[in-house]
Amino acid sequence: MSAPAGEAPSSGYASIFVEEDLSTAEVDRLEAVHRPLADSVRELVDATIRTTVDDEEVAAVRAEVDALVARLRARQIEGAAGVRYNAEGRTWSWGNAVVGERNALAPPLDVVRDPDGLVHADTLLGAAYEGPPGMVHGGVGALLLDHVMGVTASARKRVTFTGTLTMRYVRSTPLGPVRLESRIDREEGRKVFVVATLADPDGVTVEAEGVFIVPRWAA
Ligand SMILES: CCCCC/C=C\C/C=C\C/C=C\C/C=C\CCCC(=O)SCCNC(=O)CCNC(=O)[C@H](O)C(C)(C)COP(=O)(O)OP(=O)(O)OC[C@H]1O[C@@H](n2cnc3c(N)ncnc32)[C@H](O)[C@@H]1OP(=O)(O)O
Repeated sequence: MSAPAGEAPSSGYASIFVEEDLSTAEVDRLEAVHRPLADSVRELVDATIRTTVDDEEVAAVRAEVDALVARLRARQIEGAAGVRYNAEGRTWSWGNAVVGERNALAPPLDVVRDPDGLVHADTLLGAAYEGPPGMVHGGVGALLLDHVMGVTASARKRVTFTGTLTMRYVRSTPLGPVRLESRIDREEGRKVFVVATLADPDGVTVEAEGVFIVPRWAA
C-alpha cells in the first residue's frame, strides 16, 4: 500500500484511526459492560475444545450459541472495530487480536510500562493456544511478542509498524503462565530496535528482536 508522502494511506489505516465523541468515562463504562462478555466467550472457546459431553448435548449447545449470536447481531457495526480515540487522548481498539477488550480470541493480557522503559505483561495460555502437544503455538508466541514490542516502540504515543521481526525459539513453551518482557535497544532515525523475551516460570523460552518503523506518513 503506498500513499503520497506525509499522508496516511487513503484506504485502510486512515479510516480506522477514528476520532469519536465519547467521554473517557463512557468508554470505561462500555468496557466494563463488554469485557465480561468476552471473558465468558473465552471460557466457551476453552470448553468447546475440552468438552466430552455426548453428541446430542453438543448439538443442543450449538443451537443455543447460534441463537445468542443472532441476538448480538441484531445491532452491530460495519466491519472491524478499528482504533479510536477521543479528545481527551484516550484510545481504544476493542477488536485488537492481542488486547481487544471485546475480543475473546485475545488472551487476557495487561501490558505494563515501567518508568525505566521495561514493558512487561503476564498471562495464562490455555488449550486454545496450543501448537505442539501441551505447548504454546509458535505463532501465538510471535503474536504476543509482536504486540508487546509494538507497544514498547510506540512510547510517547508515536505510531510504529512492525518492519522486521526475528524469533529464536530456545525451547518449547508449556501452556500455562507466561511472561513477556520488552525494551527499546536503540533508535536510528525512524527505526526503533526492540528486544524482548517470552518466558515460562523456569525462564526464557523465546528471544525476539524487532525493527519497528515510524511510517513516513506519520513522522
Ligand atoms: C498497527 C496499529 C497501530 C495502532 C496504534 C494505535 C495507537 C498508537 C498508540 C499506541 C500504540 C500501541 C500499540 C502498538 C500496537 C501493536 C503492535 C502491532 C504492530 C503491528 O502489527 S503492525 C502491522 C504489521 N506491519 C505492517 O503492516 C507494516 C507494513 N509496511 C509498511 O507499512 C511500511 O513498509 C513501513 C511503515 C514498515 C515502512 O514504510 P516507510 O515508507 O515509512 O519506510 P521507508 O522506505 O521510508 O524506510 C525507512 C527506513 O526503514 C527501513 N525499512 C523499511 N521497511 C523495513 C522493514 N520492513 N524492515 C526493516 N527495515 C525497514 C528502511 O530501510 C529505511 O531505513 P534507512 O533510513 O536506514 O534507510
